[in-house]
Amino acid sequence: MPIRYLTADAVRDAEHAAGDLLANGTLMRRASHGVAQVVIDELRRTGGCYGRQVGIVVGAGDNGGDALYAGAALSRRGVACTAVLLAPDRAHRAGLAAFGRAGGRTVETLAGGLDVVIDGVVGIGGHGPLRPAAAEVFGQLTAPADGGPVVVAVDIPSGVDADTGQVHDPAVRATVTVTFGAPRNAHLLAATQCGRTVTVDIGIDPTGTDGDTLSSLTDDEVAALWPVPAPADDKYSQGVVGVIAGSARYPGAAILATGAAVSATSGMTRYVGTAADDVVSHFPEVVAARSLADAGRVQAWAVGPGIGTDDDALELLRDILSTDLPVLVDADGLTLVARHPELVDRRAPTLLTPHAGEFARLTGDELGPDRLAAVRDLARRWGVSVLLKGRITLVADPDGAVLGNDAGSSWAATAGAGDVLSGIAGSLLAAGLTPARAGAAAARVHAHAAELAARDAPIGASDLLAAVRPAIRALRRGHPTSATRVP
Ligand SMILES: NC(=O)C1=CN([C@@H]2O[C@H](COP(=O)(O)OP(=O)(O)OC[C@H]3O[C@@H](n4cnc5c(N)ncnc54)[C@H](OP(=O)(O)O)[C@@H]3O)[C@@H](O)[C@H]2O)[C@@H](O)CC1
Ligand SMILES: [K+]
Repeated sequence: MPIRYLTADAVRDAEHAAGDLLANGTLMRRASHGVAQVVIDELRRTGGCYGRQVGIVVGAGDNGGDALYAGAALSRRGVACTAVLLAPDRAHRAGLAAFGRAGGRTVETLAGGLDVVIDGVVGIGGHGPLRPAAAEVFGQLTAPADGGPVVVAVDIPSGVDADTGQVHDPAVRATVTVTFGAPRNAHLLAATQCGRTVTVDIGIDPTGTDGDTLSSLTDDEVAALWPVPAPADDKYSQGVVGVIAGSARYPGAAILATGAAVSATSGMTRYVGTAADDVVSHFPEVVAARSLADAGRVQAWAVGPGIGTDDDALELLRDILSTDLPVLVDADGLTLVARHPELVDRRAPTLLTPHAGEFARLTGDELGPDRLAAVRDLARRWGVSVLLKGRITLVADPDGAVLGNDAGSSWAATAGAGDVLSGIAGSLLAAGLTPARAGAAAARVHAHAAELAARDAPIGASDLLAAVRPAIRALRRGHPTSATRVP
């Protein structure tokens, strides 16, 4: 099953459904136990619990209650816990009493020398940035990388919007975020602000929620989706992709996109364009033609990188989009679509793959902080699938379903990386994957390839291209992380 991310409303619905069946406070007890366990694990990794120092920042709601009960559990393990109450009159009463009974102390401000700080300021009830009192407490902390305390956020790092992932300023930056039942949208959309996310089972059933979904594929799911030749397959039956990219003057995009298509799946890759000679000299297996009339049949097209935006490019794009084949449109192709949106008024699957700037060109508006709503809205209005590039890639279908992918690093932020993504996703479309799955699976392999190529040093798109096949291999063998990260 894909990992499903929930909005705050969906979380509350699931919590109410479970809460009706459970004794008062059961969910909070389970949640706080999960938080305490994560803190204990952090302390044990660095020498044990007894005598260690944990600071807790407590807001006015149940998020603070979770933190206080976690503090009580930690105090019983011999951890010295101090809590700053941001709103003393509104702090969770029973949680505060339990904290005090277990030996926890309330203080005006956090002392230095803490091992862990627990962020219990706000969770799914939060809105806007950290207010001044909380901002002051967190502003005084030394960053973990400089020897400061590990920051464990309860549910959501405070100051991060649970639904949109917008990181307000100021907001807590967590080392670990402990959430309950199912991850919230923010855990994907603001993954870097959340640090490692741990989801604790508290006995709620988040699968009953309906409406627009945000999900991500697991590595195992991407591996299982990846097209590989079956015993009866030949070079045609696996899906032939046609790449239209680059030019004789600028062959780079042609080589990168076509090379990525060759690496991503078996079967056949065709190329159409004036860079045909360059492409074939790099990849002799590509069947290249200079014009569409001379190209053979394909099952999907990937068109756009480096094709220019003149009338010839427009005519070519028009011809491609008037077919009934799946088409991926990228880069210059998107600039043309922005000028002529009617081109994508078609029945066959269409996948647009803009970065933020191209997205703004398509919509006429700058991309705001709510990337999820923006990509969903464009997909819905235009009736196409839209892959919005970035550290967190989002692929929206016209029905509102969105698949996301956290690249885990930003090594792929390099010129030409988008051309590689086009080639991979285009070949997956030709193999019969839906646009959303093709986009999300391509983004995952692209991200793993970037990490594999980089190994902590900068890379160019050629390095990324060379790592596509090893990344697919590692994914299919079930160890993408150990294969792609430096020990
Ligand atoms: N429901 C359940 O079954 C379970 C819930 N659980 C836990 O409860 C959490 C939700 O609790 P919640 O609903 O009490 O809201 P919560 O996030 O604590 O904060 C709301 C308060 O904060 C305030 N506030 C808002 N923005 C702010 C800001 N920027 N900076 C500062 N303050 C701000 C706002 O006050 P006001 O705006 O009125 O001043 C309001 O009073 C959830 O995330 C999970 O941790 C778990 O125990 C599992 C079971
Ligand atoms: K929090």
